[in-house]
Amino acid sequence: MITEDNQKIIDSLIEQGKSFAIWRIPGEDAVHFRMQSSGSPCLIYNIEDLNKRSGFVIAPFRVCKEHPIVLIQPDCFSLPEFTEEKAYIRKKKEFLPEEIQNSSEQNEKERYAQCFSIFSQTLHKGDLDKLVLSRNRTIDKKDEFSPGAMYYAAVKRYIRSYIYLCHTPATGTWIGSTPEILLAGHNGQWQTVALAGTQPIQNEEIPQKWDDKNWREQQLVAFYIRHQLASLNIRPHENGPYAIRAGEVSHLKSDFNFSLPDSNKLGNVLALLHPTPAVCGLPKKEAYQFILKNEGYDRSYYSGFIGWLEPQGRTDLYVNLRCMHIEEKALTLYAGGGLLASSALEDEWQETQDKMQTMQRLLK
Ligand SMILES: C=C(O[C@@H]1C=C(C(=O)O)C=C[C@H]1O)C(=O)O
Repeated sequence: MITEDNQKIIDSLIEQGKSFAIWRIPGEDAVHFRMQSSGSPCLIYNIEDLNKRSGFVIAPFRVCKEHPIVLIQPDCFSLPEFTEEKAYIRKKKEFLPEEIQNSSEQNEKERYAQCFSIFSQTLHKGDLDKLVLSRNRTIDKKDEFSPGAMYYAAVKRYIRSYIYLCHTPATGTWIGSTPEILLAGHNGQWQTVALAGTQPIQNEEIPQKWDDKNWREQQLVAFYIRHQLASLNIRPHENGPYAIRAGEVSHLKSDFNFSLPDSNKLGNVLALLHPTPAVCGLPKKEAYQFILKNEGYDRSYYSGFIGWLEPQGRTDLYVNLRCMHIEEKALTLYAGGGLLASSALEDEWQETQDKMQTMQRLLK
């Protein structure tokens, strides 16, 4: 089936409020599609309750009443056929006027600088080793915007990242291009990664020199993963760190491979890993509370995790980064970066700009 028809089908499924996900795994050509056409997706309020569950998971940074973990339990495994009749729904629907708070870059930067200063003070006091500061940006959605077209543009452009688009009534529509595995595996062999440290791609090359701040940021994530896995008596095989490309930025990455004695407890493993210091900080609990109190906005499903969960089959769960929330009239982009006491405001601001471009450049 040609991509253009698929784009229209995806757009029309969103218009119809269906619960579905479409995704592409890095390095693979196959596009996976799953839809739940009967009943509603399951809402879950504890990560551990994902034990023994299968389906497409959309988990927020902070699980709460407004942002539950949503599990799509599919009964449809391929994209429905395109019909003009379905596409027509899009034109017929009337939209209610809605106030969109488009923030100017100047305002965004001022807000970011205020948070940066609060985060930095805490890091300088030595209360915390690392904190991830993030922000969002809301822009107008043009009438001709097609989520389906954007999904295929991301698939084409970002071959090394996990590309997804999902919609449920509980989460709305999300799209993203993330380089970061949270937990993946099959046949008893599992993988997670420590991904941190960021530099722009330079003349199409992955940078070879990384400063101490970037190394340390990544080492803190690797330390945390080793520690969390050790608490489950897991001694992983570790490979890295090495530099990788993700769109127009690059990161330092270590792979952790391990076997799991009981794949019926993936919820417990996920609760132990999420949120890693790649999106939160160290020590974990203190950093998490600090972010909730001081970041000044709701991360919603950004920096949560998304993907296919199947304990007895194949699981591919990714950290929800370089993502965008699609609403009736507005698009909201998200990006963040790890701060240490040595971080500089301008560098960190620019890093969030570069990461946000992953999705934003596809809008042009
Ligand atoms: C937080 C984000 O990315 C994470 C933070 C990184 C960093 O601080 O250098 C690098 C990769 C990701 O683990 C994001 O993309 O929003």
